[in-house]
Amino acid sequence: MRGDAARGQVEGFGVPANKKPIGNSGMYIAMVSAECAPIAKAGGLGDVVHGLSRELLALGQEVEVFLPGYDSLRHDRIDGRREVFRELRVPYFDQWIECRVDSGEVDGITCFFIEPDSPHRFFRRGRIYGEADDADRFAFFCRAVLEFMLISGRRPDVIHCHDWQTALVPVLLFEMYQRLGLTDVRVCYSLHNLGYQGVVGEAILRQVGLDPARLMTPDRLQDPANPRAVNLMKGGIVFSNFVNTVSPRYAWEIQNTEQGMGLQGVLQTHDGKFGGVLNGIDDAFWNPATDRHIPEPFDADRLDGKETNRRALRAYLGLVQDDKPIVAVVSRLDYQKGVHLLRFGIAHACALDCQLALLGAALDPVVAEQFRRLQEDTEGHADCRLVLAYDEELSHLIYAGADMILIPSIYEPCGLTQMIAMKYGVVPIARRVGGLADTVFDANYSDRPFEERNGYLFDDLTESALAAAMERAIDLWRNHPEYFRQLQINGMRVDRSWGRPARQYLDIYGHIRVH
Ligand SMILES: Nc1ncnc2c1ncn2[C@@H]1O[C@H](COP(=O)(O)OP(=O)(O)O[C@H]2O[C@H](CO)[C@@H](O)[C@H](O)[C@H]2O)[C@@H](O)[C@H]1O
Repeated sequence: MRGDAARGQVEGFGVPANKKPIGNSGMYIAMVSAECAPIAKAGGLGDVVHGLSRELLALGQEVEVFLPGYDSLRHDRIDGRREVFRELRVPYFDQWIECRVDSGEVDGITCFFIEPDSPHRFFRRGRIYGEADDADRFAFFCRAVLEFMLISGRRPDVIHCHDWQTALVPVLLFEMYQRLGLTDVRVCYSLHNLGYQGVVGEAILRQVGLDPARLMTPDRLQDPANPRAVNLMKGGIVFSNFVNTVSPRYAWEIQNTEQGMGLQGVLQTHDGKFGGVLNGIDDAFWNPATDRHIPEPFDADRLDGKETNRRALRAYLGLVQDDKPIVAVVSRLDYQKGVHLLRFGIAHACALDCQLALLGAALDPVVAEQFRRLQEDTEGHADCRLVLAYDEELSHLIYAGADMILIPSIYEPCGLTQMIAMKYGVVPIARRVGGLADTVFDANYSDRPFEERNGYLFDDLTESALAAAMERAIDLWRNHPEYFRQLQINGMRVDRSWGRPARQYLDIYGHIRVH
């Protein structure tokens, strides 16, 4: 059965030519991910897969993105979707599940959508995450992607996997699929969030056809805290050819502090193949000079254009038109983001006579309830509005209209919010952790030259530390508007595009590929 490509292949569906290498040019990269913006996005991971893929394409690489065929995909953003493969038989315990594979273009990127046809309805849940069987769903996806590559003749130079959901790809590749034919394929594995490692029972290994007796050892997939559990992210780290996280500072933190959440030792063992690559943002989508979601374009030389957007934001949210600083929050409402400090920051901004605009969505029911109550309490308030939803379009208007943004994260691998905000002339008030520490430089206390200072930082996870940083920012806005404006311009002028990070990834791919 295996290798019988003709069985399921739909006519006219080909394999990309593996262009021959000149230096690092002309590689074939397969991105395997649970998210890709804008069609399947729950947070920053989706942005990274989309932005990096587009930049790699622009640099002349062959890129294909492999995703689960969720029923919640934004179908309106996929061009030319069509079935390319049917009856892909993917082993599942001692049976198999038949999948269909569709392809389509998303902003010029070729994507493949794997759709299992089984009573489990793995990807027909109306959302990406938050299901009791998430580990089972994504483990199946990992095996299905490799099976599809094998049978459809795809031989990427590098598979680039992301986070715990796709961590079994390198394990399956090196334990099984290299011998079956994916011989020269290498893996780069990116860690976007150590708060979710995929710690589950060992049945997950049997599900995908791996042998627990062989893999449940301290140097392989055994969880460092619970010897009876599998740690999928650890498996991804151990089995990949290169591992990176999404900022240099977070790379240091997870090897050397509690931020490693139990994986410090594994990351130290694999130090020789580990590094940090700071994310970029896609400046075709996050650019105030060309953004079609905002009423008035602006840039660092035309900052006055922000005023129209401030007015539009107030009007949209029903805030009173009053010349007060607008403090924003755009965030997943998750423990990681410092939800207790966010709640304090909302109250404190109002107490300091600012306006407050929050856009946030919570998966956790307890956190969702806390914010729903806060929303109720602030209903009808002239200066405060909480929108508890995921709303991409509104996020653009908030970035365009706000003056400051609160980011009191407990940990932050990179953080795109502060980078997008700064592009739109919003001054971040952020905790000095992870990628926030790599990108935000304090107006008063940084050792950087003034032209590089762009925000406010605090260290302690306390209300008083956040309050002090907010008060410094608001004081500057009120009493020294010309300096505040300079901070905004400093943040806007930095090149945060994917050009540099994409070249760093190309170096990594070039380093690990088989020459
Ligand atoms: N309610 C809402 N409505 C609309 N848009 C919303 C929204 N809530 C959040 N967003 C958007 O989602 C993205 C959030 O990106 P972040 O990088 O800040 O966080 P996230 O924790 O999801 O990502 C993880 O992965 C990324 C990528 O590596 C790391 O930068 C980060 O540190 C890590 O935690 C931004 O584009 C933001 O505008």
